[in-house]
Amino acid sequence: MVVNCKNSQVVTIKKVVNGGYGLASLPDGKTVLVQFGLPGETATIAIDRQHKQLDHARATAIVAPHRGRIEPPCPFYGRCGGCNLQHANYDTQCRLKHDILVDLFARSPVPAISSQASSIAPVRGAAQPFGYRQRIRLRIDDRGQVGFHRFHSHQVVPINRCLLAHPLINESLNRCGGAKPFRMLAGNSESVEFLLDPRESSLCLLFQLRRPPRPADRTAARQLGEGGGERTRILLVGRNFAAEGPFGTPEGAASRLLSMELPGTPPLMLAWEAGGFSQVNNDQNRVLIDCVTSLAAIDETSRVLDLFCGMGNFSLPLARRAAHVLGIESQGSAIRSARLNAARNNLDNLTFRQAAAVDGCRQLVEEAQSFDVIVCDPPRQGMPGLAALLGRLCHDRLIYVSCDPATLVRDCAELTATGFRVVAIQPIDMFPQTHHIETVVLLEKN
Ligand SMILES: C[S@@+](CC[C@H](N)C(=O)[O-])C[C@H]1O[C@@H](n2cnc3c(N)ncnc32)[C@H](O)[C@@H]1O
Repeated sequence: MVVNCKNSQVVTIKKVVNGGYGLASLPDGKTVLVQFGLPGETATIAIDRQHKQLDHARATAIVAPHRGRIEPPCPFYGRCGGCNLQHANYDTQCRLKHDILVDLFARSPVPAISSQASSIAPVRGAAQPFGYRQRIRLRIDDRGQVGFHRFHSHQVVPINRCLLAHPLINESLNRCGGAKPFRMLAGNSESVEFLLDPRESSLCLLFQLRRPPRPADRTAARQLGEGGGERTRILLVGRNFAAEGPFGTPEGAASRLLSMELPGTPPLMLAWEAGGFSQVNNDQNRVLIDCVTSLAAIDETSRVLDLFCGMGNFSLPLARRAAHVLGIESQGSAIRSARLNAARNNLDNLTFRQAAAVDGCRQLVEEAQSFDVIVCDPPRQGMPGLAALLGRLCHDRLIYVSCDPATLVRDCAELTATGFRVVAIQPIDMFPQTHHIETVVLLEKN
């Protein structure tokens, strides 16, 4: 249904699609993606951007609300582009993510994929839908204002706390944010990342400077670190100079490493370099690791390949049960951390190679290597062009960990064309209050 008023239109939201938008039709049949719309709602919308194929709009008033609609708890919600599902209660968010995934699989033109839509497991929700992020990256504008970008814009919406961030990050933002040395560094920076060290409960502030640091920057960094409480480290990084710091660190914390502990006997200690990749949600990361290790179903004879392995988040827990794990990763700092983690945890059945995934897999094919289990955890772009190589390298199970359902569906279709079949699909909510969907898919060789 669509009602045209003078400057606004009333539409009915058919469903929520990837990206968290409500999908509706305008009177001329054109599709409109409505921010903050929920399925079945009748909403007044304001069109923000018009394109050839579809328009983007905001819901400005809800005539008939969805029963899962709530008042968003964050005072910045709607202006700040940090999250986009706070207008739905958490149960509804998990259902929406499940429905989006089902819809994407069902619309695949490949029958082996579309037929799996009905078997997608319910989303494993988070016990803590707020306060879960162990790192946040805040943008800084020319006026030194610190916050997140507005949706589809580079305009900074200043914030003084983020409900998604761990309480220790908000405490630090509160304590340091107004301080003179922070404002001085912010004035020369594009962004500042607040990184929680989960094991030490300490904070690392990583300023991305616009130009190489000057003596005054170093002084400010030192003052900020020393004034930020006993456990605050400051790092200065940028495109055309070597990283400097940590500044202001107390004895014993003068390292660029952050670390976490994973359950086990004895527990695993995993470290990574500030600025390198780490999962943002520490609690749900444990759920993710459990899911991957149980789907891998490995034993002491298994040979495992962990592609896009980062600092060994999956490689080490898998190595505890396998004969051997090979990790491949393109980032040098992650490979350094992965090797350090293997050594610190006394695991000698792990090796790591620094390579782009395609090059690394080509080399393994040339070496005539094969693996019982392959775990792939690529970035959002997925892994186009890898399926044929994986088909040659894997002779039993492949576990695909995806943070983008659209590229996941595309890649699963490629994998089914090279001899795999989809066996299980398990979404895990790593990013409550946002549209992001993490999914673990088990594929087996035919
Ligand atoms: C989503 S992260 C996963 C990391 C790790 N599995 C974890 O759970 O912490 C993706 C990783 O892939 C790496 N990466 C990105 N592009 C790559 C490529 N073309 N080849 C190999 N690794 C790549 C990134 O550096 C990053 O560490």
